[in-house]
Amino acid sequence: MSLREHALSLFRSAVGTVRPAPMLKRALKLQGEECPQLLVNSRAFPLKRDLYLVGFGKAVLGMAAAAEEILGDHLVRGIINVPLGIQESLQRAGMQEMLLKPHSRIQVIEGAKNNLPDPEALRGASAIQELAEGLTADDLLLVLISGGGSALLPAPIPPILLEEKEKLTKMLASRGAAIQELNAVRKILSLLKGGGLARLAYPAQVVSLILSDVIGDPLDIIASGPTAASSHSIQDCLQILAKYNLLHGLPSSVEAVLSSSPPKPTAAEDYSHVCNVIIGSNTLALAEAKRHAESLGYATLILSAAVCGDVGRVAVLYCQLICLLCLHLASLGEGPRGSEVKGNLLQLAAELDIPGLNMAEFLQALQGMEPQKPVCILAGGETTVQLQGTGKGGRNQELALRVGLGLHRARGVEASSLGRCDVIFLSGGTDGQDGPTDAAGAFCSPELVAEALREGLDAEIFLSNNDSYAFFSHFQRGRHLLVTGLTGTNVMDIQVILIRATDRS
Ligand SMILES: Nc1ncnc2c1ncn2[C@@H]1O[C@H](COP(=O)(O)OP(=O)(O)OP(=O)(O)O)[C@@H](O)[C@H]1O
Ligand SMILES: O=C(O)[C@H](O)CO
Repeated sequence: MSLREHALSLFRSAVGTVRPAPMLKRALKLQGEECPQLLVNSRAFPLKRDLYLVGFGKAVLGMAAAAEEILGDHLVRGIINVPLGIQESLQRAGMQEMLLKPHSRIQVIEGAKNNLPDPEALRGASAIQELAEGLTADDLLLVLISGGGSALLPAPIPPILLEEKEKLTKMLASRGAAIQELNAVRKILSLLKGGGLARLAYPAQVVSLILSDVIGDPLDIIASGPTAASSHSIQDCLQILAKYNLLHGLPSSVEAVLSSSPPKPTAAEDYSHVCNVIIGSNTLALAEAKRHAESLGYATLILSAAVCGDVGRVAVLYCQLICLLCLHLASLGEGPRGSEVKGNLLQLAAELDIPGLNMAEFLQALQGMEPQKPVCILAGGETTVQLQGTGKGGRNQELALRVGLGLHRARGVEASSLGRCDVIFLSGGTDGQDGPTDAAGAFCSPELVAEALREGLDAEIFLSNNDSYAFFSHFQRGRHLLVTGLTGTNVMDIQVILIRATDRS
């Protein structure tokens, strides 16, 4: 198998492990006939009670189908809110296993066109609210949550209107608010977000199974934490609105809610009837890819599952890392050039401030790797692209092209090391869709940009117009695009770097 085939296989194994069916089967089990119990990550919940299910998010249809299969007749009733058109898309893609069976006890409501709350999503949220409010101490509510859940569970606190809340969220997003900031505001203005759903379901036992699409897997931010204690106060919300210059000119309904909200969020003790479990995440996906890479014979390290920041700076980080790995394989890592590159990496890591990444420790681990083995570095997260052009692309294709360009430029300086290695870099969105394109991401190598130039394609020109998809589609007829189709899951993006020494020395 070529490096490229290996990279593709690693990406597929990472995504495969966080697909709804395997994920649910790992997390949720039924045990016992006489006194049945629901086992959630080994915690037991007796099923003397009636079992209900609600869910909201882009991956929830497949999660619900898998859950219903496990729960069988124990499930009394369910309601899920999923993106508009998802049933038809999955049907067309031949992904029957992600659809509910014809006589399912789970009602499906589709809404939130273009990932924005709309009257359909509001209708679904009201149905979920009604179900939760009607539960008793004898009931158990299973909640399925995935990314996109915020738009699919809109329940503005009266007198705020849906349009008013949508406009505010849109303005925050267009002014560059991060998902943590956006959802901190959403929580304060919503009945169901920020733990609201769990509070309404009390005294029923609530068990939430969560697929994380946020860096660091924060329970109270993913889908705006409808079953988690919120760590945000009204003061945080006001500060965020002030930061984005939105404090003045708020609709009077929003002002009314802000001024009547309790200053502090509900205390964590009030969620003792809730069990929140992350069942899928970028970290889990990377761990599976690592196992697979090791079985293929690679010395493997995970850089981080929280790589974030400007796509251009992240590309520089990956280029420097690849250069260092090539120096290592050429036994030049401890020389003056190696020290220089390590210094650059430490500086870049400090600048990007990637949560939880200790670059010094990572470099130490890298130094300890056997130089005879091919190397695999895995990473994940979500970069930011500041759109400047009018082209078509996505974060992953832009990142791959930028890494390709960086390696092309480095080839002159690093000929003695880069020239002696085969290198492949892959970046892909785990949902199978990178931006508004039909690709999940792209591959690149140090040779890519020079080869494209020979075909008359200048990567720099495409990048200046954020046109990475056009570049990859034209170059060698799309050979370097990563095309997987919709995967039915989403744990952000994944990067794979594979390097092995060649015999060209
Ligand atoms: N032409 C482009 N070039 C590069 N990136 C782009 C381009 N157009 C859109 N994007 C990026 O694509 C992202 C939106 O695409 P996408 O729907 O894959 O991500 P998302 O909104 O984070 O959803 P999800 O989390 O489900 O993947 C935005 O981050 C945006 O900056
Ligand atoms: O729904 C949301 O809020 C985002 O996808 C983050 O989870």
